Amino acid sequence: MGRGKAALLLTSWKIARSYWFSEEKWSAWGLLVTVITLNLGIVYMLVLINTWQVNFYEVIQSHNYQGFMESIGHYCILAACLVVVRGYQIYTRMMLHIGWRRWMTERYLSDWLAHKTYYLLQLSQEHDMDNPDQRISEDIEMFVWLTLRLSLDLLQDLVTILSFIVILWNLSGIITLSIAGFEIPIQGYLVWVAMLYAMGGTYWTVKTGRPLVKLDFDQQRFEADFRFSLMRLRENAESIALYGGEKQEKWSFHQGFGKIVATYRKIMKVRRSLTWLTSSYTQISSIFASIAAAPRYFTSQIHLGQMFQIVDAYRHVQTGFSFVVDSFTLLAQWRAVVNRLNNFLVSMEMVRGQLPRAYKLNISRENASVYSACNLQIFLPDGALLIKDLSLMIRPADKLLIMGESGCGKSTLLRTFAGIWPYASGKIIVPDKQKVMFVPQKSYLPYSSLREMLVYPDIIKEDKDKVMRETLVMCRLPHLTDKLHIVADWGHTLSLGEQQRVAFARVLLQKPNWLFLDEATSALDESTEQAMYKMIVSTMPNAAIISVGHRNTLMNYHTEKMELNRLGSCVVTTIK
Ligand SMILES: Nc1ncnc2c1ncn2[C@@H]1O[C@H](COP(=O)(O)OP(=O)(O)OP(=O)(O)O)[C@@H](O)[C@H]1O
Repeated sequence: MGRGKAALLLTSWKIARSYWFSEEKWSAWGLLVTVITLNLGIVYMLVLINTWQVNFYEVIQSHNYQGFMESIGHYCILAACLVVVRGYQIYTRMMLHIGWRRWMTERYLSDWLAHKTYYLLQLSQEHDMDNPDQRISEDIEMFVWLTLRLSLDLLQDLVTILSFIVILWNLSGIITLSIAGFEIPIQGYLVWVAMLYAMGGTYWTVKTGRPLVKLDFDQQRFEADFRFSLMRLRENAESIALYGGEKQEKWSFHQGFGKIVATYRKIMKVRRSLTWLTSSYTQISSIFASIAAAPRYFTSQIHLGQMFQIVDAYRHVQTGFSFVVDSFTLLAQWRAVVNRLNNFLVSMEMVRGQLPRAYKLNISRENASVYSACNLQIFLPDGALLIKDLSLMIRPADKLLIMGESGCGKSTLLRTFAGIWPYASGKIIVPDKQKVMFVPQKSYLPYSSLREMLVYPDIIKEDKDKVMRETLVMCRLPHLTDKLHIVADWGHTLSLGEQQRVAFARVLLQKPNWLFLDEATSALDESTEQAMYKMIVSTMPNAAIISVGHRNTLMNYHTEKMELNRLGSCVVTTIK
């Protein structure tokens, strides 16, 4: 085995191993053994049916009505058993499939969400994954399906081929070939002929169908790109409509779909040749087996029943072979899926493990009364220094305004305070058991009911509708009070100013001790901005408020101002 193949097997084992040694290992192994047993049971039933044919044709040939009826009865029992076993086989196999997929999906999801990995992956250009969502929804499904297909089905096919080869060997006897006066005895000639025929067919099928591997792969990629471009139109519908970008969008859809059509045309041609080949092969095989068995039949060494037995055995050997051949094309897909999943796992491990360690930012929750930062150095992902040596102490009820020109790092400073910006070093102490809340310029509004959205990221545990209505009125959103139970895509329906007021309603409902606002009033008029600030100060007098913003009016609601500059340093002054 080449090093590449060994590495592939090792990687796939790395991906699969965790499930087979997980807390669900007993049910997983139990199901696996059941499926293998049922698979072997199916092969056994097929062999029994194959052997049954001998007697069946014999009784027909000898006009034995009684024997004929008994043989039919015998067949009914065998067929019924085969049907039942096949049903249970598919059922248990699907059970194994969904159990494995569920476990892997839950594991990948938790890994992706743990320690804000989803965010770190997006930040890190080096480890940016193209579509983590696709890894979790499609690749895991493909991995499980292909692994089962390439192990369980392959095992069944190989056992089938082997069993029918044994039958053919026993029916072959010894035939003698006369070549140039030499008599050459050949044992098991039916096996050799079947193998040659199956291998010849296989060779031509593989040769003809080989281009399909790359074409199918390309087609999947083009389909995904096309889907993605459609999704982007939906997500940016308003912007595109305002720019009137339909022509450009249509052109790019046309390009994307054009690739799908072109690849499909190539696939059509290969499929046509492949169908010509495989259907000729199938047609020939039904008489080929009879021709191969003819020398023994016409010399009366075997009778009619055995002749049919040989034809049936040939069919199984050929079908088995064609499945084995199919597996080679599936292997390419499997390799791609294994690599993508491994890449995802490795990227998650790298961004989680390496980045924070390299930058050594120490964030601790301590029994302290102040929120403080000590010797904070903040960098960009490329290593450039953004903010240098910042030390800051925020006391309860402080009102601090952070200002500075666009791009100087104000939002990044808040991200660092929140502990989500990994490119930083220094120490941040967060007072223990106190609620900290960060409100960005555009808050996340999940697709949910308004009441669920208002308590996000908490989950509604009690009926707070009355308080929620009052809060909405306080936040100048009276028109939403009767929509608490309506489920909608609020991020698309509410105006930016309304979304910012909803964020304030969240603040009032959740009452944090430390509130960080990043341009959270940028879309509000001055009077509404004033109302929002006054309201939070009056309802949460002990809360510290740290705001980032550009407007001078914000100075009215803060007592201290921190001015960041492009050189990465800052000055704190008192606002009079
Ligand atoms: N994920 C990122 N990858 C690379 N650079 C980034 C990333 N996020 C921010 N930056 C860069 O960091 C710098 C500071 O950005 P930041 O958003 O903190 O600025 P800001 O002061 O809040 O700006 P504004 O006032 O315009 O909101 C910018 O030059 C920005 O391009």
